[in-house]
Amino acid sequence: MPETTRLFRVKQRSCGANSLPCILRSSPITFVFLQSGGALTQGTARSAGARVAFRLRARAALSSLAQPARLAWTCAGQKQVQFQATCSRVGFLGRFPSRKAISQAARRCSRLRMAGVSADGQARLQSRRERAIALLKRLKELAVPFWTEPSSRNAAWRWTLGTLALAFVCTLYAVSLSFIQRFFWNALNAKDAVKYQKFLVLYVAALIAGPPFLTLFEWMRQRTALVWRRFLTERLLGGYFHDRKYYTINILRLQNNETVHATPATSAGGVRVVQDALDNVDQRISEDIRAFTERAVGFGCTVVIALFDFLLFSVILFRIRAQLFLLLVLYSTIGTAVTLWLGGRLVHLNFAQLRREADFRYALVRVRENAESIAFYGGEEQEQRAVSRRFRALFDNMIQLLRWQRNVTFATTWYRYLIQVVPALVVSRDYFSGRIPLGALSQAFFSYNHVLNDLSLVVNEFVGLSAFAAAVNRLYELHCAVEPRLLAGQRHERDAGSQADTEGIVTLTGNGTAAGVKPAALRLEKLTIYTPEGRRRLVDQLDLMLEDGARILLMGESGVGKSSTVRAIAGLWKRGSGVVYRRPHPRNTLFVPQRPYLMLGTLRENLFYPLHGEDAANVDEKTIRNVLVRVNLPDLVDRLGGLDVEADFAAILSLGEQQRLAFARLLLQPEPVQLAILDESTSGLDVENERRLYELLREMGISVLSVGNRPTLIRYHNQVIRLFANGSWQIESPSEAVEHLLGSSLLD
Ligand SMILES: Nc1ncnc2c1ncn2[C@@H]1O[C@H](COP(=O)(O)OP(=O)(O)OP(=O)(O)O)[C@@H](O)[C@H]1O
Repeated sequence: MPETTRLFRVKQRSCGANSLPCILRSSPITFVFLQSGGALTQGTARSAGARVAFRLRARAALSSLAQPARLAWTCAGQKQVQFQATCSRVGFLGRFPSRKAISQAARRCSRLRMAGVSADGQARLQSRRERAIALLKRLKELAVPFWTEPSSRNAAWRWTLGTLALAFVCTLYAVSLSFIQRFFWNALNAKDAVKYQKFLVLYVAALIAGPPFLTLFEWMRQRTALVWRRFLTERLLGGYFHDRKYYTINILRLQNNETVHATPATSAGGVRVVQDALDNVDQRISEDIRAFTERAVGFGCTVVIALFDFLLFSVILFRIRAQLFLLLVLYSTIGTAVTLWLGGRLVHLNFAQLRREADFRYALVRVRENAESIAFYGGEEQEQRAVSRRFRALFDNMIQLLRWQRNVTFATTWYRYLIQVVPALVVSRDYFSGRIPLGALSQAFFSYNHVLNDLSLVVNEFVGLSAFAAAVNRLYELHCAVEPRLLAGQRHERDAGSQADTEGIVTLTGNGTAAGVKPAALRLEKLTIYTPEGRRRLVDQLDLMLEDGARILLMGESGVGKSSTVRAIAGLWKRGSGVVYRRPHPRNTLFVPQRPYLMLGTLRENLFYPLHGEDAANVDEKTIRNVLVRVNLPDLVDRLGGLDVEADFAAILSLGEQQRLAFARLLLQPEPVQLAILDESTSGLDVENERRLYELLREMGISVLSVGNRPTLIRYHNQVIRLFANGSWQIESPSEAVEHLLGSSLLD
């Protein structure tokens, strides 16, 4: 059953057999009754015969229930989420859905299907009102901090008030123009040449004086959006890199602060697998924030101007012809309601479009990043198919989007055009009867159009507003994933020296942790590790003590959990229990993965990574060259054209060279490394280079925990811990580990 399936608690008494027929009537649905994490019974009701058979089975299963069961049901394929979402709303009532609720759910499901709404996470079936309220709440949560947080408050108010002041000036300018035009036309009508000249000069002066304000306003609007974008980007980036959220989101696909559905394994860490994992964070940070801030400022200004404009011009229009004003209010209310009704789908479609565009781009980025592997495999056809598939998804959604935009535009264009004849019909009569002069007629037209535009804000901007709403939803998801506890003054484990996690595996680091604990570089106490989603227990109650200067090797079959143990020691994986004591301060501990990370930058920056560029710049070249000689990369600097030349080193260095470079990092850290945790860090090296590097570690007295299965590694370690597939483990001496290897190869 898919992770995303929504589950509902069903009490035996409330799940009467008479509920079943109506579920079964509502088109093919797969539904599952679950108890204690296992499927009790399940079936797909397609044909009438199947429905009857399932009904009987389900009835029998339900009648034997002693405890509450959970019921999940889904429509086939991509319609799944939509229907579940419907169900979740029903489930929210906290009881088994009624006959009416289920048939409503089925109807909504098929309506959505017809509208082409896909399974993208947004397809939550709420009422329009609920959706609108939720959207406003999200908008508020995203927007308000810009004006309230001390770091941005001053700049935010300065730019906002400046923009508003200019918006006001621009509106006043439009009003003045309308009066100048009015007097100008009146003079023309009265054939008063002197007055005409006077107003012509005034008109030209106004036309010269106005545009700089309009330009300044436009500039200020964009500057405000940019300042806001910087604030939001820094804030979300801060959250993204805080507490390794980037890892949690991208690798573990977990979201903190949410609770697990209670299966025995998953309850350990108090976190839940994200139902619809956060996609394309990069796009949300780079693109969605830009779109959000620009549109928000744009709409904000439009609303404020419309408000000023409306106040000023409605007075003018009301004075010329009150009925015209009232007619406009009525017309625009109806127009807005129709547009909202017609355009409801656009928000979902825009949301899906953003996601699919990002998916498509990501597929292309992956091809770029893995060009060599793909070329070796000759996987072009497969890759092209995969990329094209994503493009097709984007294309299909875009077709739906364009279709709905077209429908909305039909309505909005008619709306704008049809109403234009009204002032001609109403006010021209006054003009012909001599009740108003020509200037007043012209001003009535002018004011009429202004008021019409102000009242038609939603109609005119609807297509853009729906895209804006999609950006708000996407950003809000990111905000929720990275923001919790961000500003609570928590410090990163690296800085803290010592920190205990309240849930799952506890990691204690630094000297502060030595109290009451026998001194050792690394100590694991009853460490039990689960995979992130909590389904598999990889390691059970592992005890390990790595004395200062000692070296331990972690061995075991592929997939038993060796790297996962390293992840738990590093504090990346928390699910499970037990304690990890790492005595050296995080600054004196280095983790070296199998494929070292090489940043886009200079060789110097890469050699000192993760140290800051300026600190690295102070180390003289001779020292660096000496270190490179020690790790057997004597000619690297010359070969790459110098220490300060930028390159994509991950693409141009062999795996073995990258691994030696990682060891050079170990020697170049400003704080001496006391504990090195090496995850197959010499797998790309020949035996001689491997020996050389391990000798270096021994000479420097660094405590080492290595992960690897290469027999050559055993001799560099004092002890071997062997992990087994069932989570158990055993300690072996190096000679026992060799015997173990010999034994298994003899058996082969
Ligand atoms: N992010 C993840 N989410 C879920 N399961 C994972 C994740 N990462 C690893 N696993 C699973 O955890 C198990 C242990 O993985 P691990 O990388 O620790 O194995 P290993 O012993 O280091 O294997 P190898 O020697 O092949 O590198 C594997 O079955 C793997 O599929």
